[in-house]
Amino acid sequence: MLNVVSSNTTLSSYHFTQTSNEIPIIDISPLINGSVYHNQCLIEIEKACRETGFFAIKNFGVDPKLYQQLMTVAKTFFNQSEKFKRRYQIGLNGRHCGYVPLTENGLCEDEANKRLYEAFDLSLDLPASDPDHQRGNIFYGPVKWPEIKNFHLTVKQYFQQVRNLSHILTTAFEKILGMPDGFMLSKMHKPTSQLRLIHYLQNQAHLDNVDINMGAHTDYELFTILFADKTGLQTQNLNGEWIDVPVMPDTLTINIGDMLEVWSDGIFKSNLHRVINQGQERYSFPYFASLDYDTVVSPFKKKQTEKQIRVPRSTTYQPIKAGEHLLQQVTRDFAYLRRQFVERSNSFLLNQRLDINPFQNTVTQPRGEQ
Ligand SMILES: O=C(O)CCC(=O)C(=O)O
Ligand SMILES: [Fe+2]
Repeated sequence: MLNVVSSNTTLSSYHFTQTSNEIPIIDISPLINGSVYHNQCLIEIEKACRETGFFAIKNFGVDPKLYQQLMTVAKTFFNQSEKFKRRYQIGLNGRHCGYVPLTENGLCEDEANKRLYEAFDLSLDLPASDPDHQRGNIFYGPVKWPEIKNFHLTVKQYFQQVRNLSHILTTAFEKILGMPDGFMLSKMHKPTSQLRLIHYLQNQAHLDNVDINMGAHTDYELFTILFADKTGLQTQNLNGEWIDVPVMPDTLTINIGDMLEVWSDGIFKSNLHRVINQGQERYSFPYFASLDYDTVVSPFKKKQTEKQIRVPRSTTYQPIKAGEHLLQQVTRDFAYLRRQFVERSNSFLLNQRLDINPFQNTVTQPRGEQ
């Protein structure tokens, strides 16, 4: 169990969690400035990870101006013609990066024929000589940046800052799980982390509509750092009921992904979430903090000294390669990747194990195109 802040420490200036519909708002400045409230902050994060797997953070150290700038370049890009956007279509040049068109409708039950979003997906921008790119690994290689003023500069800056933030959170998760310092960070040198710029289109649906726009799914990586400009995202509470994830000024949403659920042996919850269609135009920018492709993830056993709040959904997690799990999930989500498998056009893809899914007992649904 974590050490609690010693009794002679005053907590009067620490901003304790506010509860908002079971998703706490946690001031993480103690993690950034190393203050005496550090342990209290870890306790709050641990509780949220064991319950819904979702929490909001404030005072997280990313330049607030960047969100406005990101919004401006994203809007400018999505306002371009379909012809322009398709010049950057995902899958070109052997990279899982680029424009995900609106017309790629989902097949899954709760999303089929209802999907009203387009996206621009990107990950680490590496030279064409990168050996993993040369081998055909779609998560590595050059990004084809849209010719939109300030797009490259702004997105690159945000990617860097949100990546730094992901390292701070990773260190916190290591401490909570009793791992040696740097245990997970040392497996994040060349991560398959992705940033998505998602644009949900304005449409006729009403604000009280409960139709699904993005189908229910878990995230496939370690954890996700999400900025959204409007509500619409929902997750499940401890009773399995859908609850709204609030959008509040100057906060970001964090949710646990599949790899952190495995590493924590099911103590942390990679929870289902979905986006409902409320008719409003909406932008969201999730950053999926991930690991190096070949990282093998298996439960890190820490002596449990307290009763678990939530019963893990599976008591045995088989070791899983982080990159293969991600590849398996995005292959289910993206039609162009499934076509590549059928056409056998990429030998790298053919050599990956795509048959094992420790999450088969969950209702994971595609989050991309179909
Ligand atoms: O748009 C959102 O709020 C969430 C998006 C999401 O869950 C995802 O892309 O995995
Ligand atoms: Fe998600």
